[in-house]
Amino acid sequence: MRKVILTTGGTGGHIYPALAVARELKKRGVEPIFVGTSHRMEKDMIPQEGYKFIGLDVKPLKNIASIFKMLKSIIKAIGIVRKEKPDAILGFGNYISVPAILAGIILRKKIYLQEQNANLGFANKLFYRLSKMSFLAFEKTYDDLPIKYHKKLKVTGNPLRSEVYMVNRKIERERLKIEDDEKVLLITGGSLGSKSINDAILSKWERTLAEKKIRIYWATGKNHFETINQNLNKYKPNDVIKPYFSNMPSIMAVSDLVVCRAGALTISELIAMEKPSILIPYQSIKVGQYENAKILEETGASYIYKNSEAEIAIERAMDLIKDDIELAKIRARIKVLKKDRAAEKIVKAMDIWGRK
Ligand SMILES: CC(=O)N[C@H]1[C@@H](OP(=O)(O)OP(=O)(O)OC[C@H]2O[C@@H](n3ccc(=O)[nH]c3=O)[C@H](O)[C@@H]2O)O[C@H](CO)[C@@H](O)[C@@H]1O
Repeated sequence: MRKVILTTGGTGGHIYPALAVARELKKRGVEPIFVGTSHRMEKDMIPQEGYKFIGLDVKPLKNIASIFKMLKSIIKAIGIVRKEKPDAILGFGNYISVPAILAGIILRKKIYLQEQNANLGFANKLFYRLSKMSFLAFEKTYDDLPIKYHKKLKVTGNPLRSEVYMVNRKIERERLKIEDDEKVLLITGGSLGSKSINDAILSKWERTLAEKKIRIYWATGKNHFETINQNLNKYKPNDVIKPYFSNMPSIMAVSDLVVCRAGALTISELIAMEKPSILIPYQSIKVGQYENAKILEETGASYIYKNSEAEIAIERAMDLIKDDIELAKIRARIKVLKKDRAAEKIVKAMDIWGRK
């Protein structure tokens, strides 16, 4: 049986695209094997989906102890690649992917990379020269790399959960008992939640309570939920506040507007589901969310606010969600960014299909 090692982890934004590719590989008779860390969300999410998962004890490189762990993980990864004999290794970026990709390079395996963001992240920057192909979510990433490497790049879009393409807004609205004249505002800070966005909603909570025809779905992030729950004493009966929505595609489908960070997967889901948004990118140059947000803003499909303007962003959301004409214009503009069947394009482009 053909095998592909998928190396990923850390946040939903890195794990969901790998799961989408795994599903496509399995459909075509290829066994996906995951390599991640033994202490972040992939250790639960991936086995729950029924895939083989190997966790390494790898941490971000900050001190001597973490360098030592990285070296040990590289040695362990060499052992894994030797034993599993994969036909290829596909990395989804960040420090977690480094040991398995390096092991693959040492053992002369076919290396592929997937970049979720508008800018190439540091791990993918380390390895793109040695990979057979890097699969990009956005055309913008070409700007990061010298022209002589452009033949090693392929824009596919981000591989998304199949539910994103399958959910039907009308059916989901009926299932969630949303009235015809009720608007739905989704608030999400990405897979880990966002303190800045949460604080802004809390300080504008009275305003949201006054908006009887706006139903709020608010994913606070697991670490922030308890404190928020203790601070809220009044709710509108239909508002739904949870640490995490595991049915995010359904919630996004019923939404009229989304207030969120600009993680690459959320951006790709907004595009796929044609959703207007107000973006408050996470302000770290390393993470590069501002560049992701600009792709939507430049298409006229979103408005960007800084962390320090998060309360203004919430006020704006309360007005924009009632402006049906502007929302319709945004939904029309966003269509040009759509890219379908990314997982299928990636799997077909991998050089694993020859005779064994
Ligand atoms: C802080 C940080 O390092 N963030 C990075 C992380 O994003 P992070 O994982 O935070 O965010 P993304 O927007 O990329 O992905 C979040 C994923 O989780 C899902 N979701 C989220 C909340 C929820 O309640 N339920 C749910 O299912 C979303 O639908 C989406 O599929 O990886 C992304 C992809 O490399 C980067 O662009 C982000 O900059």
